[in-house]
Amino acid sequence: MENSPQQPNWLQESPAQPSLTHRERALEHQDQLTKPPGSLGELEALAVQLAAIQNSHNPAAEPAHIALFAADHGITAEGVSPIDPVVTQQMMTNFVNGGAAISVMARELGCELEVIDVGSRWPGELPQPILDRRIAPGTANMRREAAMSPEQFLAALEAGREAAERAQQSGVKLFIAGEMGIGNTSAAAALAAALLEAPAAGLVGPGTGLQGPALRHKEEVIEAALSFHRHELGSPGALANPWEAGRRVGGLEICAMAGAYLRCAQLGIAVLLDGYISGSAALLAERLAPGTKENMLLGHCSAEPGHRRVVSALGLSPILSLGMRLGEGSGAATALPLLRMACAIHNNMATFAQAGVTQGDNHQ
Ligand SMILES: Cc1cc2ncn([C@H]3O[C@H](COP(=O)(O)O)[C@@H](O)[C@H]3O)c2cc1C
Ligand SMILES: O=C(O)c1cccnc1
Repeated sequence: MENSPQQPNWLQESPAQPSLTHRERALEHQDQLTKPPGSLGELEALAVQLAAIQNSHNPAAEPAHIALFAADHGITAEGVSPIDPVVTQQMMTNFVNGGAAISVMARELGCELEVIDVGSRWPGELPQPILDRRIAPGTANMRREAAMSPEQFLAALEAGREAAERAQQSGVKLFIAGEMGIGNTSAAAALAAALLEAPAAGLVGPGTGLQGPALRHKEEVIEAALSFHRHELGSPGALANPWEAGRRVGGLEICAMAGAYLRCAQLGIAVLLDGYISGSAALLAERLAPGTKENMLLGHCSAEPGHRRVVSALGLSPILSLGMRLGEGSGAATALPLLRMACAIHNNMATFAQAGVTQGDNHQ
């Protein structure tokens, strides 16, 4: 980073790698359970993957924790979202009052939902129980300047680290990050385009619902923002550097999510990814600390078209594909019951020996 502040030590720690031993043992265990081998398909694979990530014989998707990061985006000044940015603040209230989709889902799942403001334009004191980690009243307009200073970028990563550590302290086994921020599909697309060195066209989508000329305008704004930063850096490739991409075209909540993903990977807490914004944050985390992706499962495939590109760059396949495009962590939360089911099966089914059932390959 230009005029970089000192990177804190935690950012230099490597992500923990899934245990090969536990993967092998979990695979062997699955084949001892009273079912034809492989007959529970992806449910088997999910339990095995969690066992490896958690370094455990007993994979667990509970307790799960949802940390929802909120922030505003300077790029909304360019007309990239059909929604008034004040909705970011209004939705924060809705989250804590229990009326938003993710609030209902969290209740249904019996999961804690923590709402963390890392940079909304809320004037004055925040209502309880929103956590106040405000770094700036929204990012700067990335079309004209860097979205964040280097210090703000590090502070956003730090807010994510804190959330991951709070989760660890309360014994969380599975971490979901949600987001709220009008304009954040633009930041997610710009960040993905910068990191993947790809044109904005395939990565910009409708977000909350742009179509036709308005969607083309969004694409042009993001392409112009990318050119501006590449030009400022003096080389087209320099924007693929995650330290530059994150702060120049990212969002405060997106960088906080990346910090949380990174810290979860270091701590061995499994991460369940959500949609496009989450995917873009995951790509940033992976580029900041290669290997972070090994700790991730993907809850769903968003209807936002760029999501597929981002998750295929991470080598992840979705548990669900329901045409959802909300964010907030809603796609991850929807996939959570299946992960719970996968773990319950792995941990509680009888083996052939326990149940006195003849194993297929013993038959002559
Ligand atoms: C009422 C409402 C609730 C939401 N919850 C999540 N989003 C989602 O839409 C926003 C991104 O879309 P864009 O880039 O087009 O502004 C983000 O806040 C995202 O979390 C919402 C959007 C709205 C309008
Ligand atoms: O995929 C997502 O996370 C998404 C898509 C559109 C709007 N907000 C979020």
